[in-house]
Formats: sequence, C-alpha cells, structure tokens
Amino acid sequence: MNDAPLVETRGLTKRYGRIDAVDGLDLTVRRGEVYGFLGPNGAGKSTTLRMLLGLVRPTSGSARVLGEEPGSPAALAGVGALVESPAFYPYLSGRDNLRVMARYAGVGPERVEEALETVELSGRARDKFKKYSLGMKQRLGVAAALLKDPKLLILDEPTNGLDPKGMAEMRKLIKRLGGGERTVLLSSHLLGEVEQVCDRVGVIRGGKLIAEGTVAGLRAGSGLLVRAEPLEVAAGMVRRIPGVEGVEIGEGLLRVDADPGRAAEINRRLVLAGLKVSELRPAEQTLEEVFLELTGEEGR
Ligand SMILES: Nc1ncnc2c1ncn2[C@@H]1O[C@H](COP(=O)(O)OP(=O)(O)OP(=O)(O)O)[C@@H](O)[C@H]1O
Repeated sequence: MNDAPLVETRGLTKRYGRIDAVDGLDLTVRRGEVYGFLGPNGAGKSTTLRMLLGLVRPTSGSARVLGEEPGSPAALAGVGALVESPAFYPYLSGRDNLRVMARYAGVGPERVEEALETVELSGRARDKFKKYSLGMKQRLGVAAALLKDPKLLILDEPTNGLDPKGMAEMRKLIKRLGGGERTVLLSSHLLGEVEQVCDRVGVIRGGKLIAEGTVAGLRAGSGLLVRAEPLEVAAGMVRRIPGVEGVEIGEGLLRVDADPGRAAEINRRLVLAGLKVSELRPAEQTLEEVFLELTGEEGR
C-alpha cells in the first residue's frame, strides 16, 4: 500500500453544458513528490483539483485520493488545500486566525505555531491579517492548509497575483514543503515556476493530459547536437546517414533530427571521413519549448 499513488484518476471527466472542462484525465501523483499541474488558463486545472477535493462532482471517470473517495472524511483527513483565498478575519492577527481554524479542524494550538514557523510568519504572527502583504496572506493560507499536518497538500496557482519577491518566497516554501515525506500537488500556468519546484509535471490542455513526466524527461528532445568541423561538410554527410530525418545548421553546431541512439554511428562516419568531432550529445529543449510545442500557446 505504501507505494500506492497518493492521487490517481482514471478517465476523470467534467462537463459543463457543452464544455469539457476536464476530459478523460489519467493522473498519477506519487508519494513524496512535488507534482506540477501545468497548463494555460482555462485548461481545466482548477476543476480537476476541485474534483480531487470533492468540491465538484465528476461527470464520469474515477478519482482516488490517499486511496479514498475524494471528499470523504478519510480522504479529507489527510489532505490540506489552498484552492481559493481562504476567508480570514481582517482584524484578527495571523495567529488568532489560525487558532480559530485549528479549533474548527479539531487540532491542537501547537500545530498553529508549527505551521507559522513553516511558512516563516512566526515573527509577524501578532500583526493583524489586514496588515499583511499579499505574499504573507498567501503564506498564511498555506499555513492554514498545513494545520492538519496533511500527507498531501493541494495548491491551486499558489503564486497567482504575487509580486516577484512574493513568488520567490512561495517557491522556496513549496520546495521546503516537498522536501520530506509530504506530497505536494500544485497547479500553475507558469513554466519557470514548475521547472524550478517540481519533480514531475503533467501538462494539461483543453481538459486533456497531453504529457506527463519528469522535468528532465520532458526536456530531453529527440534530436542530437553535433559540433564538427568543417560544419558544412559535416551537415552534408549527416544528412545522408540512414535514420536522420533532418539537419539544421545552428550556431557552430548541427541540430540533427534523429534518434539519440544513432549518435555512435554518426560519430563513426564523421571521424572516418576525417572530420573533427568535438561534441555530440542529445539535444535538450527548455521546458518552455516543450510546453509551447505541446500546447501551441503562449505559456506566460
Ligand atoms: N462552474 C462552471 N460552470 C461552467 N463552466 C466552467 C465552470 N468552471 C469552469 N468552467 C469552464 O471549464 C474550463 C476549465 O476551467 P478551469 O477553471 O478548470 O481551468 P484552469 O486551468 O484552472 O484555468 P484558470 O487558471 O484560468 O482557472 C473553462 O473553459 C471554464 O470556463
């Protein structure tokens, strides 16, 4: 059971009238990872997260959260979430707001101090909520989600609306939260963010999961980069090698559209022909290139 995914959906679908907000989603979030749910606005991220929390009922398909029915007491006991700005009392301090919530959640006041510590708000815990910056308000929201010491933390666009400093602090916090046993599932439309904090990424577009994998895995392109001299001669030769679909001459190197498994063969032929090969490696795309390729949309 210990290796069972914390979140697993099969064919999860939500239709609003004619809109397939979420369309046949198969999602797997593993224990201990920070999973980034990446997609442009309107892709269906929030709807998915809401289904995982039992706030929205799926049209069809299934979902399991901690092996339980989403929204069931057993599932909710192990999940903390920040899916919309939580309602805090503006005239209460950050600490008192959390104490009120802790009482409702049936957890002891010591959890309040731990949560404040985790989100680095202990020093400002006595200030009224309304005095907080947006970033601090958002971090207090994360603290509220942490009160139950959940196994799984679900964050919907946690950096939305924050200034660059607030964003950086939130990213740091998420990394820290994901460092141990806890599993974090966050949604974002920002590539850079997902690239910086997540172990694995699911890319969603039009309600469908169009790619899933590690950041490194998604980045690894299918091509090869070859640095050889003279470059033009090398280009001509590589073009004629079986299995090579195309060759582009870039800045001092060739971008070869071929299976990276062809590297040895390409190298052998160039060297045999007396060319000097100084570099030959799989082409890495930035996640941004991958994202744009997959979604065909501007990712920022
Ligand atoms: N309650 C609703 N009624 C009707 N349509 C909805 C409802 N909620 C979401 N939608 C539609 O479903 C689609 C997916 O929305 P969703 O909010 O899940 O996307 P998202 O990826 O979270 O985007 P955003 O980051 O903009 O919130 C959109 O076309 C949206 O208009």
